[in-house]
Amino acid sequence: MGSSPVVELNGLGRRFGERAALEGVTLTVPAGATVAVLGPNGAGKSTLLRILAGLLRPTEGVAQVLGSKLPDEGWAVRGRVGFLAHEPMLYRELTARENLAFHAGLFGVARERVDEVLDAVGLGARAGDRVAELSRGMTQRVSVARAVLHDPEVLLLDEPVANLDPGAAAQVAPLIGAASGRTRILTSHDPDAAVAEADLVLALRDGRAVYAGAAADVDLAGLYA
Ligand SMILES: Nc1ncnc2c1ncn2[C@@H]1O[C@H](COP(=O)(O)OP(=O)(O)OP(=O)(O)O)[C@@H](O)[C@H]1O
Repeated sequence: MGSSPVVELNGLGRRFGERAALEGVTLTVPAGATVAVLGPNGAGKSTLLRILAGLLRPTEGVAQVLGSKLPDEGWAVRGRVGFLAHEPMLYRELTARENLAFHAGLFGVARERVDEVLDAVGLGARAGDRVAELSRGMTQRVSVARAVLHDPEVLLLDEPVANLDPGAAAQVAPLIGAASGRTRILTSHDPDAAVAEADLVLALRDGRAVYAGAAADVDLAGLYA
């Protein structure tokens, strides 16, 4: 892989009918970098992550992850990307362990890894509970476990610490934090905290990038006004 970029966006856009949810976004993300995607409600953050996860087709421009063009070549990188979505993407009637076992099967991951990851997010004791019976923070922990189950190189994190208490946030940090060594694209509604842990910032407003560059130089004044 060398020093080739992990994520490359070039003039990326997505329309829903007349509405441009994302327009003309260009960004290059090197291996190991953290990108904070910021912007007010409806700015296009989740749309971008869903495109990068291969779940949504761009209507203009190019999105490449690990050298594969999305979504057409997404099959080649699916096992190398982890997605922590805004919605849990879990089967509520299955237990935490059953949910992860299902994904382990999809990704060709050893079954032992399921309990290892549930322990790592502090849910070992509740692994046999149905997701429907878990609190929101516990459900978020299962989602974190699911996102890192296959030890992905790239993490797409939509508000990763939403619903997590400070202890839980600290507990999942080795898995999804900067120390995980993974290339991370994260959204947040806590801009100061996100900028502090980011190398790059992509600030969106009405689907357009109003800033795309070094986190150290970002000025968020007016972004949420
Ligand atoms: N499936 C869809 N159909 C129609 N419009 C959509 C769809 N998904 C998103 N949009 C629109 O695209 C725009 C961007 O939405 P998106 O969810 O990406 O914003 P966001 O920045 O993640 O917002 P939030 O901070 O509220 O989560 C919004 O105007 C939204 O209504």
